[in-house]
Amino acid sequence: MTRVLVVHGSERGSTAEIAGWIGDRLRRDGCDAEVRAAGSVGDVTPYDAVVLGGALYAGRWHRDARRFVRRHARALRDRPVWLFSSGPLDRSADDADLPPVAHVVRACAAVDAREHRTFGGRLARDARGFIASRVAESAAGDYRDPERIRAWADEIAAELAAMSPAQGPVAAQPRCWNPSDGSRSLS
Ligand SMILES: Cc1cc2nc3c(=O)[nH]c(=O)nc-3n(C[C@H](O)[C@H](O)[C@H](O)COP(=O)(O)O)c2cc1C
Repeated sequence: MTRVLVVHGSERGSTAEIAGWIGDRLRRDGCDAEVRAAGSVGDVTPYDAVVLGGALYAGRWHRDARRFVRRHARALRDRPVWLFSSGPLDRSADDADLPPVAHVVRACAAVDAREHRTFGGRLARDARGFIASRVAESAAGDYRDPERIRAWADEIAAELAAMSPAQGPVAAQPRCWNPSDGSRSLS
């Protein structure tokens, strides 16, 4: 079964929850998905593919996501990688494909990412911290769209299934996809 690491840099938990939704959906789609905090991962080589997400703060990706890319860039280049950002505290991420911020563009290049998505964020009305509480006064809310996020996970699973017969480490374990009849394994 294709082993997928879903990893997140999250300050207040909402990006971690998005990673959990993606992991659940990938498992439903037949992958062996593991969800971890970026800072807790020492080695990505046991995984066939990686999905990495970071919360946006002041126009920057969460530091744990940035560090993860720096530490594992070489291994990440050797496997398919998808990146996401979560942040906008409005519906803008649902209305258009928001481009990655500048250093996420660099991260995309560093790991040769297959794709990047921006999803809406969440901020609690009672968010702690001087600046966060000020932001919350005008922008608190949950702007994540779970169905859009799960649909993206379906796309990732389909891409993994399609590449399984032919390429690299994923090719060695083409169990998301049954080459004889094209069906997807849900086990
Ligand atoms: C102080 C502060 C700064 C933020 N800056 C940005 C930003 O630059 N861009 C953005 O899209 N969202 C920004 N956000 C929204 C967060 O990215 C959003 O709340 C996100 O869901 C937080 O993820 P987390 O719960 O995983 O930490 C900011 C939020 C706070 C509190």
